Amino acid sequence: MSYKVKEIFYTLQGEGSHAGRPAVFCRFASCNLWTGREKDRARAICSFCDTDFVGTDGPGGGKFASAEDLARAVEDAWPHDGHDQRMVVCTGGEPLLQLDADAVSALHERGFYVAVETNGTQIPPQGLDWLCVSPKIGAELIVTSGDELKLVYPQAGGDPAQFEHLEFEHFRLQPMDSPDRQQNTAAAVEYCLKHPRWQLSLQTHKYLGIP
Ligand SMILES: C[S@@+](CC[C@H](N)C(=O)[O-])C[C@H]1O[C@@H](n2cnc3c(N)ncnc32)[C@H](O)[C@@H]1O
Ligand SMILES: Nc1nc2[nH]cc(C(=O)O)c2c(=O)[nH]1
Ligand code: SF4
Ligand SMILES: [Mg+2]
Repeated sequence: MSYKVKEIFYTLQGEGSHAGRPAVFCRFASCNLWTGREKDRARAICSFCDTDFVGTDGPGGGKFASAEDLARAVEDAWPHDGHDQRMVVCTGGEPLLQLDADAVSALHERGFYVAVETNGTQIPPQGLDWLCVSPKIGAELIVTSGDELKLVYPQAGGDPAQFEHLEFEHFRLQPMDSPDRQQNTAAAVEYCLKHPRWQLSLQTHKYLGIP
């Protein structure tokens, strides 16, 4: 298996339960819910995406011919000696179009805790340490269990209650970033206060001005 990766970079996990934890981000190219081209955004299944995942031209990006090569590139982005606290967040684009058990094993061999951010439409490989599923209204959700369900809020037709029966440890609402971010954040805060099963996930990296 070869892998197409937009970018690989080291920063703090900005979102969800691991917010604040240093991690290498491996952003896989391509998504099944949007081409990534602005001209297609309005008719995409997922039309609010905040990410450029097209191509392999970002910092540390490229085409990796094997799981070993990919894991080596991730390791090169971890700026410390030793295996302590190593974490990689596999995201995209949709990482589960490409991330397979070989890649997870190769990352484990280098001491990484392997987290994934997925839209929940693809079967995850074995062996993941952390699975964060972010459902998209209009796309079939086939991943119905995991560590964290992180719903971008609000989404038309996306009542959080419809996800509460699923098998996740953590349920989080993440305000949709858009020109309405402030109102969306206020609405998410209000929802969490009324429904304490749900906790707020802020995109803290955007407030901090880091990648
Ligand atoms: C860019 S996506 C990549 C991973 C995967 N395709 C997914 O959708 O989960 C990473 C995270 O950003 C969230 N996200 C994307 N656009 C957003 C926006 N405009 N506001 C808030 N969160 C957003 C996604 O829901 C997901 O949790
Ligand atoms: N700092 C930081 N944290 C993140 N958590 C999830 C991200 C993503 O794009 O998947 C992301 C991201 O792009 N940057
Ligand atoms: S599913 Fe994820 S990567 Fe794909 S368009 Fe939506 S937010 Fe972006
Ligand atoms: Mg992001």
